[in-house]
Order: sequence, then structure tokens, then C-alpha cells
Amino acid sequence: MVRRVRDEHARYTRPSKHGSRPRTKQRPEHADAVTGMVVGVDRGRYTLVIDDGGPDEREILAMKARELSRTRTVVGDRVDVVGDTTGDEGTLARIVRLTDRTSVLRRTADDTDPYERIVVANADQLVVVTALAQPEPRTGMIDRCVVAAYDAGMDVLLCLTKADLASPDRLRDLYTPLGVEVVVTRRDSPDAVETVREHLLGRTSVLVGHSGVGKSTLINALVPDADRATGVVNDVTGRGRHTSTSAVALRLPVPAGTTGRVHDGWVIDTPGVRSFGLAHVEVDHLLAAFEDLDQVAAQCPRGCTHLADAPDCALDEWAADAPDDGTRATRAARLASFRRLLAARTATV
Ligand SMILES: Nc1nc2c(ncn2[C@@H]2O[C@H](COP(=O)(O)OP(=O)(O)OP(=O)(O)O)[C@@H](O)[C@H]2O)c(=O)[nH]1
Ligand SMILES: [Zn+2]
Repeated sequence: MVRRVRDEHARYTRPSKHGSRPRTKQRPEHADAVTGMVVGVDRGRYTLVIDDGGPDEREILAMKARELSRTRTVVGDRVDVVGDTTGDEGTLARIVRLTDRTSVLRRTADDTDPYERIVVANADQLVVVTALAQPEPRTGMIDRCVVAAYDAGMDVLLCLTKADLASPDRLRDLYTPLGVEVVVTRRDSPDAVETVREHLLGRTSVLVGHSGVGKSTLINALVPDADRATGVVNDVTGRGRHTSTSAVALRLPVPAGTTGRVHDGWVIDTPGVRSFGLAHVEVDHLLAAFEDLDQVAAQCPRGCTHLADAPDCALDEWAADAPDDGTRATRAARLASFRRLLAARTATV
């Protein structure tokens, strides 16, 4: 009850300078806080975008209030900030609250390391950038990305680059049964870049990929002023973009000639992420990404691993009992793909 009294006090004696907030909305403290999205993190300094897409949109620099010092805050997080939120040069606002996350992309350093790192919050799509050649694609790596994304409740877009060097057919066949969308690009094809953009518009996408796959080439084509967009952080810290290993959110421009209000989207580059350890992933989370298999697996014996050697796994019966040859082939491919992902959880990279 004491707390409730204090809430009332906060609401009535320190009204928001922005006027009337609905009184039903509980704003216990910091009634004048504004909400921003974290677009960059560098040594305890957070770059936030305030009023995203609105008339007063601006970037500001902020640090965490002491009471949040143990709360991990990452790119994509929505936070409440107080203090000087003008974004004027030399100002530093204060983050006082982290709002609930819709998704959390995690990784562990390796599969036996129980220490989880949060890579990005609130993203809805993982874009796995893989070259068709130079370097050769590694399906083990792609599988691990798919597992990490599905565990986080995110969709996966497999972006196959360097199509001028090799065919995408094998990888497309391998990943389509997993519900993964596939796009194919090549440096000399502006059309291909626009196809990728269509998959990213209106969404928050995290791009991952090994060194040399053409991820920077792709991001520069999608976001031509990417360097400038990250410049705010660099001006303050004096550090160059290329030395940064932390994630950065870049606003995706709408295609030229678009009229009306179109939601653009965010592209989050993750220069430091080279692999996904998966020690944190639970089988049930992974299974939940496969609605059809999940339903069937409800009939499995208790504690079923659903792996190929699992006795009486209901998934085997489901694949074998298909009504026709076509369905049988589709189910078999999907089950084999799912089992490959299950195995990827424990495989060494
Ligand atoms: N043949 C071919 N080469 C490409 C294509 N896209 C990019 N490359 C080349 O691949 C090399 C790596 O491209 P980057 O964009 O720097 O790759 P990255 O994934 O950002 O790699 P890091 O910068 O190391 O993280 C460069 O020499 C590019 O010119 C493509 O479509 N076809
Ligand atoms: Zn089973």
C-alpha cells in the first residue's frame, strides 16, 4: 500500500510536461520519461532513437541509472529515459526503465558454456547471410543460426550471396522444408537487393554472417548512408566504425519513389557474432517452431528425444503413415531437417 501512495504522489505532483497521460496507465515513477529504442551500445553509452518515425525523431546519448546497472541492455531494447532528452551536443540522458521484450536472441560462447549472452532484443527476423562460394557455405553454421532464431521465436531469412559464382539450388532444397525463406543475391544485381529489401520492410531484422560472405556489401546496398547512421556514436567516442564489434541498428530506407506512409524497418548488423553456441536451447522451444511436428510429438512417450534412434517416437509413424507418396516425401524431408537441427544443438562447431 505504501508503494501505491507513492505512485499517486508521483502522478499528481510531477505531471508530465507533455500534458495528459491516461491516468489508468500506471506510471509509478519518472512520469516525465520518454521511450526510446537502443540503436547502439559503446562502453556504457547508449545511442537511442526517440520518437521513432514521428515529427520529433532524434538520436540521443544516454547512460543507465545506477539502479539498472545489473540489467543487461542491448540493441533493440525499448527503454524509458529522463533528464536532458533533447539530443543536443554534450547532453547525456538517463535510462531509468527497460520495457518488456517481445523477443531475445541469445547465444552461448560454446555449447558447454552455461553463460548466456543476449545479442539483440525485440527483433522478429534473423537474416543468415551465406556465400554460395568463397567462402564455401557451411550448413552446420546455418543450422545453428536457425536453431537460435527459432528458439527466440524469430523467423529466418536465408540470404544466399555471390550467386554469380555458384547455384543456390542445393541450399534452397535443404532449407525450404524448415520453413526458412530463401533469397538469392549477387553484387551486380540491384533487383536482387530490392528483393531482399522487400523481405525486410516493416520488420526488425538481425543480420549474421561469417567474414567475407558479402554482408557489408549487402548492407551498404540496402542502407547507403550506413556509415553516417553509425557516425553519432563514433563522433562521441572517437572510435572508427570498423573497430566496433557490437551490434548497430540501421534504419532501412523505403524504396525510391514510394509515396505515402510506409513503415521502413530496422536492420541490425552484428559484426561480433561469428557463431551461435546453443547450450541454452530447450528441445520444446525448438519443436514449437514446427507446428505440425509439435502436434504429433504430443503423442510421444514421456522424455522422448525425438532423435532418429528414439524408440516409439511418434514422428516416425507420422512420416511413414502419409496418405500419398508426395506427402510422405515432404514429411520425411521435414522430419530429417528437424532432426538435423536437434543434432546441431549438441554438435561441435
Ligand atoms: N563474386 C562476388 N563477390 C562478392 C559479392 N558480394 C561481395 N563480394 C566480395 O566478397 C568479399 C567480401 O565482401 P564483404 O562485403 O566485405 O564481406 P563481409 O561479409 O562484410 O566480410 P567482413 O567485412 O570480413 O565482415 C569482397 O571482396 C566483395 O567484393 C558477389 O555477389 N559476388
Ligand atoms: Zn518423439
